[in-house]
Amino acid sequence: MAAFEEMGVLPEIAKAVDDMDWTLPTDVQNEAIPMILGGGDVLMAAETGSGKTGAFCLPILQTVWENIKDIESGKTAKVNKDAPVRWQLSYSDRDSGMAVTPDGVRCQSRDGKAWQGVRANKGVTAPGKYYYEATVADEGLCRVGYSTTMASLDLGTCKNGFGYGGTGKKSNCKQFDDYGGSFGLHDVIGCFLDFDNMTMSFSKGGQDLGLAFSLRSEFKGKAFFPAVVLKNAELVFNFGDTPLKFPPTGGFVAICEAPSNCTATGLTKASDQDQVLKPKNNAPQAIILEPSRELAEQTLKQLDLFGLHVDNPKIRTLLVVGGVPVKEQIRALSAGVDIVCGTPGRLEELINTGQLALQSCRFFVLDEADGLLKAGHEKLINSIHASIPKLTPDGKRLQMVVCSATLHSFEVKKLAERLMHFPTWIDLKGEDAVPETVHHVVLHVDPRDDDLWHNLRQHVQTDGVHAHDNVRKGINSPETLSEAVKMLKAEYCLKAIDTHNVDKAIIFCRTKVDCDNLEKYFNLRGGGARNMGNPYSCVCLHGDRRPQERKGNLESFKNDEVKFLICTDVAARGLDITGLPFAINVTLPDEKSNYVHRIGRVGRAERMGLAISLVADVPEKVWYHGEWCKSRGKNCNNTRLTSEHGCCVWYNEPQYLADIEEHLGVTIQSVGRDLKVPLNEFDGKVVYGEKRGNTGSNYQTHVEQLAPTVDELLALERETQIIFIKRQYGKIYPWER
Ligand SMILES: Nc1ncnc2c1ncn2[C@@H]1O[C@H](COP(=O)(O)OP(=O)(O)OP(=O)(O)O)[C@@H](O)[C@H]1O
Repeated sequence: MAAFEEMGVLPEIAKAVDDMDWTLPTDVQNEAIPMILGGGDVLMAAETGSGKTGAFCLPILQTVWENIKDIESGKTAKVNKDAPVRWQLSYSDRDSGMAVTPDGVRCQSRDGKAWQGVRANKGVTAPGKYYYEATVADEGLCRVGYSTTMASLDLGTCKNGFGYGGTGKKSNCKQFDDYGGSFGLHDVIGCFLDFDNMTMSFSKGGQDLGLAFSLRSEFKGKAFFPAVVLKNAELVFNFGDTPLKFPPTGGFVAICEAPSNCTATGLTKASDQDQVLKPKNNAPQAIILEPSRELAEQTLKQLDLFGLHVDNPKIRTLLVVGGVPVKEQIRALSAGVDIVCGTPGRLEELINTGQLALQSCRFFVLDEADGLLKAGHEKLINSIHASIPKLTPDGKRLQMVVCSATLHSFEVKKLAERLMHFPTWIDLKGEDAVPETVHHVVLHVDPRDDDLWHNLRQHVQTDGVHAHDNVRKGINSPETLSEAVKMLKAEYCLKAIDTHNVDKAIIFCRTKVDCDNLEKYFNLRGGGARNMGNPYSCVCLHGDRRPQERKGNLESFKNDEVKFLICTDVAARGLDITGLPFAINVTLPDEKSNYVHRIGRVGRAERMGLAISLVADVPEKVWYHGEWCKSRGKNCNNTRLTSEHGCCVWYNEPQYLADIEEHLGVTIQSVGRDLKVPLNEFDGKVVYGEKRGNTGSNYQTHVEQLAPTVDELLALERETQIIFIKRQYGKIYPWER
């Protein structure tokens, strides 16, 4: 049996994996796939290129497919529509963050901030005395009692709701008064409604707690429904269908025994359960949130590849990203979608307009989670999470998967604590790390040492921050040196390409304008963009390029139609370009985790890669357009410093380098201007872009290294045999003496 099948992966998916030539799962897949298939929440903190995408796509695809099959085959509980409607919690009359199990007697909310409420599907009217029980199944905050259908689901906060809370307070109309003492895990709360005396009272563990509320005359003839509101808690109800723990006395009967003329129907219909079990067309079972369009496309492609042989039904996936007409996405949603993979903006739009429903979602994935948080999407993540029921209609818990090569931030840990359910960390290194397959070096750029920039016949167009400065050789002012750094970096970039015969590389610049300028310069030096033999053929990928252009550019780079992809950090994370051998950082990222992601575009799937970072030894003045910049950088020419209400800062690259080194706990090897990567460091036997091979010369040193250990083992074996012979035959041989 193939390795993936041994982990419980469907044969159809294992076949697709086989088609991709994946013979063995990677370490992170080995751990994550069974865990996700088993229903767990997972935080994956493995290195770049270690196969995290497959580690979550594969089990999610499988679970979603199995769930659809279960519904189709009737394995998941179905409602008999002709049966009398029994007492249970409502699927309709509840807050979206409140989950109700298929049997309708257990409810749960994992929202730790907002109260989430639910009412029963039926209520009672006068006359009579009624009783039901609620048992606390998981610690948290709760209030339980009765309300009319006019009441807020936040029980006890309006005039129509009456509750008794775990903190020992009764409440109606937001009036909280001491009552009955606190209660918690495993406590059974009895809820009494007496229409004869128009009163409500409660018991705890069978002990009557006395009168809680006298109902005002306005409630005469009104129907009251069992109701509860929770904050990160779980309760189980017994309306009397099963034996009550503390059967009531004094004329009270279990509420399910109320005669039909005293029974009111709530907002639940008998068909509700059916509707919820079978996801609505626009209610996907999984939502995968990605930080960039390209990454969302890539993940979706991976899902579709895994699903190639999965039929009856085919899993319907949808890409939800901006920059393309929303109509098509809406059409696809109404036709039916099982898994959605998208970026924050468009997802939010579709959720807010009700085009995308969250009620059937059972997987919520945050890929590149730290990147999503840094980009300011925490509010959206929280609101999507709050809107997804935490228990699916068939009783399965919402599963969250959070992953990145750089997950070790305080913000991620806080998010996990808040949103995830006892998550398992799959953290093979325990810290942000660079894979062994990535060789990364620094080339220092110092215009004081290298006067190449003095006499350049052609040079890169710089970003214009020194347009109003007096910069010229001979004046070693900070501005002149900064301008020189910009020129030198473009030259060093070309030199790195020539020295290492680079025929494919991803090149990171700090700004969009830097990308555009470098693209122009590459084409200038390479004989023009249309020159078929251009040794520096390139395309750009950054936020100012139209979505179609971005897509086309990435494709032409992947398909080897051009050699270089010049991009901002929009391409730093996740992009998977098979066998990419080289990466160049024209400028270090100011966000240190992005260094790991940028250089992680090479050295993936066990292939070797080299990343060269150009680091200026002198300060470089650069653009920094904050919120204060009205045009957000477009045609901005405010070259004053931010401290003077401008849009520029002095970039201190040695400091950024020190921060990155401290973060990774390594000193990054420096190379000289000849750009030769030291052989002793990387043993000179790797071919960048290729898998590490065995080397004959190494074999010889290997034998030499092992020889003393082999001798020692030989001596030990000899000794053991002698002891054995002595014991066996009691003889002493000459060689022993
Ligand atoms: N089991 C496997 N066997 C062979 N190749 C694999 C396996 N799993 C993944 N890969 C390949 O490894 C490459 C990297 O995988 P993936 O993009 O999932 O990495 P990642 O961990 O998400 O990286 P990043 O942190 O950069 O996003 C891909 O080309 C993928 O096809």
